[in-house]
Amino acid sequence: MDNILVVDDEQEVGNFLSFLLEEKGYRVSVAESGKQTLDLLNDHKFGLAMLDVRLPDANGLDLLKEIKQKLPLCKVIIMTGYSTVKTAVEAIKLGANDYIEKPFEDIDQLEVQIDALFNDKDYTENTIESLAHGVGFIIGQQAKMKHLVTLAYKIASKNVNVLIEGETGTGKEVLARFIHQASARRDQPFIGINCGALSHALLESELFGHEKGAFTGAVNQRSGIFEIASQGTLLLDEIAEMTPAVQVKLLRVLETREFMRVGGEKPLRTNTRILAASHANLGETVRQQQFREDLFYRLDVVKLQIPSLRERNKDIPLFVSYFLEKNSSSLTFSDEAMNLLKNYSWPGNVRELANTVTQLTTLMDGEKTTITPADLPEKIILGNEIQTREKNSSQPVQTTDDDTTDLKSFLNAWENHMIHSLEDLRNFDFNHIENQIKELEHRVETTFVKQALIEADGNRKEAAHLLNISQRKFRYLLNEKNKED
Ligand SMILES: Nc1ncnc2c1ncn2[C@@H]1O[C@H](COP(=O)(O)OP(=O)(O)OP(=O)(O)O)[C@@H](O)[C@H]1O
Repeated sequence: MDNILVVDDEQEVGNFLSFLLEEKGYRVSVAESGKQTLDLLNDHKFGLAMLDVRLPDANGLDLLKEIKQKLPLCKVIIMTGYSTVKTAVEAIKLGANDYIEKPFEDIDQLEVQIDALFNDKDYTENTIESLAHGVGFIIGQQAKMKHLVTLAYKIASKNVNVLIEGETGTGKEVLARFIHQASARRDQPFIGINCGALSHALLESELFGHEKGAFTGAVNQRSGIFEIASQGTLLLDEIAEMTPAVQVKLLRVLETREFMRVGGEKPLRTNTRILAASHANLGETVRQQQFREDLFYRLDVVKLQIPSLRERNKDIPLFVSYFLEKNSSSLTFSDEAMNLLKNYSWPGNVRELANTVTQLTTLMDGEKTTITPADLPEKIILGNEIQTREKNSSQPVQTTDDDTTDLKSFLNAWENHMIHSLEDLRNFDFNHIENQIKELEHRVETTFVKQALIEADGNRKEAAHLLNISQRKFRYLLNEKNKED
């Protein structure tokens, strides 16, 4: 169906698109308000709707939902100004196929976009899969990850900044490579830089370059990444670690596309696309006044939050096969061993899993073909023990027998787990450790509260007295923290 609906309250936009698209043989209807849109949707069918997100009488996102509900097959392109790009990204999450920025700068590109949508060439799972495969990025089967990658694919070709958040080892850098590969910049350099790993002076010089003699040791002039990758993509990893002075300079680049080499006086222009990554919640860092708010809003145009491996543990077998293949190994995992992998919390996420598989393939003796629980690292067995205990402790407690023994073995497993974490710091992030500490607190409190109740024959006042805490606090521990038996 070659009917197109254009929704825009600016008459010139409607006129321009009608002229452009009718010349190409499409039939165009124009609505200038939400009401007119709904009227047209009642009487006509459309193959494509081009929708402005700001209308005097309607919210573009509500109209999008209306269109998708009435005409599920109708493709939707959101039309947006720079200030509403975030809304356009929301619209894509809600099912819009693409967005374009107004004023239209590249009419040819606009025509290509429209034709592609009509011919169903916009994007397919296959394209995404093969691009991901090309950069060694396993998407997995979980809907959350599929949506995230589809969004990443759709915004890859736009010049918007992207903020990628996720725990350590979740694949922020691989996702950034995927975005670069899916963009028109794919033949230009992709450069990743870890803002936490370099001193202030070195980071500044890496990004902006320096003039000869700018500082001791600057014997030659040197170009920075903003020059070298002016047409490429820059991943600023661990952006929360960037010093305030470099943050100011970066903000200037984002606002004006201009920068100066260290020690230089001539402004240079750059077109580098910036992707930022952080394992910390950058918004939280802003609230704690450790990161500039204005820079945060510039970077956070599109946020891609990668889930932890725990949240996608169903994909663990897929990851394992991938890493086995990467190591050219023909080993397999027994069902029991695979279940242990699935139930482990993977604080170091995919990186930790990849390292574990590599270690197993190098350590296994040549005779063995199947990995069993006995071959797995101790941390995985201990981690599973803790998980099981966590699960049991969240169920209503029926008996109080053996509580002390239970606490003892929990403390043993907990202590071992902590020691392992400390010895394997690269694979741990502190959020996980903090959760484990909370769990410890919870377990210890539970045991004390239960024991006090037993000794006080169920009398809460007496039990509170035994623990030397107020009745109020005892009630809180019992009720609020779900410790009632
Ligand atoms: N989806 C994935 N598919 C394949 N490999 C992955 C995936 N996610 C992560 N990895 C692998 O895990 C390791 C860590 O990935 P990456 O460096 O992208 O994580 P990160 O989130 O950027 O980590 P950090 O926060 O420590 O910088 C790499 O070896 C990468 O290849």
